[in-house]
Amino acid sequence: MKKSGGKGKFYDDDYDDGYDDAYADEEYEEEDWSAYGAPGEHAGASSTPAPPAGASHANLPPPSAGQWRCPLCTYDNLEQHLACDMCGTPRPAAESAQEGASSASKAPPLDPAPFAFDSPSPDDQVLAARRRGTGTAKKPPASLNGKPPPLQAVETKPTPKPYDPIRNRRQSAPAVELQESAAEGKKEKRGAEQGVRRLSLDDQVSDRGQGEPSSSGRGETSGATLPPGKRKWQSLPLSAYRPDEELLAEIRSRGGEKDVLNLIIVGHVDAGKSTLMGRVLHALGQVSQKEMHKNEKQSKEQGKGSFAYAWVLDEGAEERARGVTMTVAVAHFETPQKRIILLDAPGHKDFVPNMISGASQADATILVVDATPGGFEAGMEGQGGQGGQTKEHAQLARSLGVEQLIVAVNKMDAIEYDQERFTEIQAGLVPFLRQCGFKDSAVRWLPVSGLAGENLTEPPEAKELAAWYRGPHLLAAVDSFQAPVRLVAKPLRLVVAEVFKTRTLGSAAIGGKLEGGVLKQGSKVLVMPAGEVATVKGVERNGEAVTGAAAGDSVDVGLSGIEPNVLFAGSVLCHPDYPVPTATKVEVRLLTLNIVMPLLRGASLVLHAHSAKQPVRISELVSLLDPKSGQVAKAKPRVVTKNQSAVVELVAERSICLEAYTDYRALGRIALRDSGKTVAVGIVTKILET
Ligand SMILES: Nc1nc2c(ncn2[C@@H]2O[C@H](COP(=O)(O)OP(=O)(O)OP(=O)(O)O)[C@@H](O)[C@H]2O)c(=O)[nH]1
Repeated sequence: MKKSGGKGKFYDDDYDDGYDDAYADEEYEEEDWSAYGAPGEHAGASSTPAPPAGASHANLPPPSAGQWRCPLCTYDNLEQHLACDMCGTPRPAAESAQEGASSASKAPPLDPAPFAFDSPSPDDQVLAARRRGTGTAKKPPASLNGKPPPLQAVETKPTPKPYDPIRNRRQSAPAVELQESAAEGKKEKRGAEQGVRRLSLDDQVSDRGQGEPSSSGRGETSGATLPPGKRKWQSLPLSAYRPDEELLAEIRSRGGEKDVLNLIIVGHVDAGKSTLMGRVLHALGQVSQKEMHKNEKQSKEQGKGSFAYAWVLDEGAEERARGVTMTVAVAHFETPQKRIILLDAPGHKDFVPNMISGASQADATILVVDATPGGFEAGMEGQGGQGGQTKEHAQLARSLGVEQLIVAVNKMDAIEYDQERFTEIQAGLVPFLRQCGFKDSAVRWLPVSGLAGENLTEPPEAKELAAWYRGPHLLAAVDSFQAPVRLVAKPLRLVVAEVFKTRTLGSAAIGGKLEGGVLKQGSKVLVMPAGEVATVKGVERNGEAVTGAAAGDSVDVGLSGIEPNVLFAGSVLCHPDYPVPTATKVEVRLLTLNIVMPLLRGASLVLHAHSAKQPVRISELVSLLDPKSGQVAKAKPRVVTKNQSAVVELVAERSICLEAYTDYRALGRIALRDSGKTVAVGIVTKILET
């Protein structure tokens, strides 16, 4: 059966298909968590200027104790060092162990002294040093001709029939910022509290509908460029697009079919997300008794009996051993009026990039908060007051386009369904959700217990809860979510979330969500940024073959006429006459979060957009905006500090599939991260270079 697997593992242990399940690609190689040591293990390095050409962590000598400057990236700041493109990449366990010798205790304090910005800042100096050392920057393998690194197709086993909806697919986000945990202890000292004013960018863009003529720079004939030597794809004006009426009619004739809703479960680590949804799936009959017994037995054997329901979704061996969700699990269930595609996101801060990839596909969110004493507070404040993932996830979900929210106040059984605590949590979170841009009317509050199965698919049975709660149960609340308007009449955009092979779909199969247009068997599609045309060999929805799919659908697609190694998470399948821009330079409108270090021109960040992730540099600070009016408050600012609205230009190391927000919202929303923290969220206003 098709099954999620954590690290490079897609199927159940007891199903031997004989396939090799390892990723082969270096950049996207699945990581071994155990290879990363305790906080501070990266600390220490020799004072080295620019690193030698071809240097990498693999061939550098271990840093000597007591000194502090990475010889590879030249950062003297542990967080930046850990998060940079070169050093932030996974390293072999042996190397990590070697460096472990210079322990956290030897690292200098990370608290930066206040900086007056009257001379080149430490960031400026480091960036300048970095620029001098560009010869060592991580490059794509030579064999790729400068193309983005592909995700090697993963051997998988044939899709089972009939499809078991709970045989979830694990979405394989490109990389996980595991190194963040190593810096955790130090970050706490900064005392940086996550928080923003108002994160809704919708208010600041024009009221123009998506796809209406825009000054986005996507332009009437802007087209999309490809790596050197490749054909340049020109786009016809989006307004000229006429959908395939026959296919549209067929899709509309699905008639009685339920609306599809992509639903992501987010929240702070251990809030009980997997348990909650495992319990819902079990109650809906999506998990067999046999499997539940197996989970109960095995979780008890491992001393983790309380995780039996969570194991319905947390199927990877490492996830189970650690009791932590690491990747996004996908499951399906139905409510009376909806077909739900459930995305269970990891809560641990190390896996926020995976959460972003899932949230970018979501139409609605369940934010799970832990009602127990200290549990809710941890999700709000995080360790050392840096801000927990309750806040970060809510911010990200909203900034990635999610408008409808259920706040599931979980573990109510542990506090005897105390209404006062429920109200206290509500009062604590409402102001923040408003700041994020959630409208009160779009937020529902439910007291639940995943473990006890209270208020999930039936009205509460617990007397203490039934005594005061009058609202809907979780399933009814999910059923009442509005299905968003789908861009079926626009050119195709299918964002690739994962690449695999199956017997039915062949060796170049992808899973992803249609953000625009329609797709059918036999369609020619352009795969970007590879710039190669392929033919749709087959389409499967929920594991069943279908003739076509439309915007909003999450599907698996088999492609012919293309090598699987040009496909990767973040690729986009599009209409050959209307290619998605493959941008190398964009203008974005940002809202910074409660950052400690201001954003400077030249700063290196990691851009997340849909399922893509790409190192970028701020090439220009264009203007600061008045947060209320959106008008320019200051042109060419020197810095952008916390909680500011700004227009900046970003240059990407490699081309990335992006759209102006006004054209395709799902491809025009971004998050910027640095040192393992989200520093800004924003929208693409112009594609400047392709
Ligand atoms: N008392 C009580 N404990 C719960 C409840 N839900 C979950 N737990 C416990 O909380 C712990 C974490 O549960 P998970 O479901 O793995 O939490 P999670 O949010 O999915 O964790 P990550 O995905 O790793 O962030 C487990 O020990 C669960 O048994 C609940 O409703 N009541």
